[in-house]
Amino acid sequence: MSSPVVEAVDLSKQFALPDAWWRRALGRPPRRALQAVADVSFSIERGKTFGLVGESGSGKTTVGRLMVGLHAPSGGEVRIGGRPFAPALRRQVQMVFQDPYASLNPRWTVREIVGEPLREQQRGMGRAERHVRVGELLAAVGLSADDGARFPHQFSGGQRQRISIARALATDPSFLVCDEPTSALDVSVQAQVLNLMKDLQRERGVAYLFISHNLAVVRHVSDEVGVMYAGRLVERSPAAAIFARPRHPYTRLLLEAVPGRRRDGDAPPQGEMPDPFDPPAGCAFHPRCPLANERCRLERPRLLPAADGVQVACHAVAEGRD
Ligand SMILES: Nc1ncnc2c1ncn2[C@@H]1O[C@H](COP(=O)(O)OP(=O)(O)OP(=O)(O)O)[C@@H](O)[C@H]1O
Repeated sequence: MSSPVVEAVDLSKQFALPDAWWRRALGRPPRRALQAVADVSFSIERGKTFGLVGESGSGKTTVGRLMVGLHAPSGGEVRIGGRPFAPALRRQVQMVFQDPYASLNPRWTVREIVGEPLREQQRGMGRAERHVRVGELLAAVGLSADDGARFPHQFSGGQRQRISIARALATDPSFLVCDEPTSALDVSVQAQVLNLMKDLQRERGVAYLFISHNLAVVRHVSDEVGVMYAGRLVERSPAAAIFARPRHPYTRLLLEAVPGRRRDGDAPPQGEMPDPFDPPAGCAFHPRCPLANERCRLERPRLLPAADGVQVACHAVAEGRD
């Protein structure tokens, strides 16, 4: 078995907002820090995709930002190629963001945008060599060399996301975080961009962390899936297994919300994510869970191996009463 390109080891992130912010927002001083991510672990091998799903606010983006060094972890660590993350490894990890409008500088040409990571992170590279490389990158994402002289507003949403992908690949990274990369695009364009990303992965062996609230998209691209709830992984599973047989009650709830999956008579998803400043004791999902009992209200379940390479954090599953 090959060793992982990237690992998250017990990653945690707390955000403490300054007192002044709290007084303005709430008219009172802070309670405690917000736990955005807690004890998240996974690893991704070369050419593989780990899909991260969960509702808004579950901590997906924070995990993505931790993985590329945009946040410093409060606990745990990120390892790249077996080594702790350090600035020297920066060019090996890149990120593609959801909104290709906001993430591209409107005053720069496409050539400048795609070449910028090379200017920043490969300082030894000359101008001519950089131009050649940018031309190759544009071709790789299905754009022409002439497009290099144009500006972002001259492109459609899908083309802009191609530009973002070319920029992310400029330094030949081994790991790419893709945070809802197709969510802002028309449905007709989403599949094209996803297929492009899969082709590029196959050619280059890049490992992807693919973040999305859209399970249909995650299913299409992922080898393994992690489901987040209130900052924690509640299920980790090979992609096929999680869709065939979701184990955690929250995963089942998410799947029932996918159009076409809901059976007649199934109740629509109910309830809300807990207040991140004041999460429930025990299992954070217990207030919404049809299987919750006294133990679930008191004791937080750990992520434990179940059958078929699946890991689940659920007392009901562990006790066989699911
Ligand atoms: N820079 C920050 N400062 C303070 N709190 C933050 C910060 N970034 C995220 N949070 C909080 O951390 C929690 C997790 O947010 P995060 O954006 O990671 O969730 P998400 O699952 O990616 O949601 P979405 O799909 O809406 O982006 C939320 O409660 C959010 O308000």
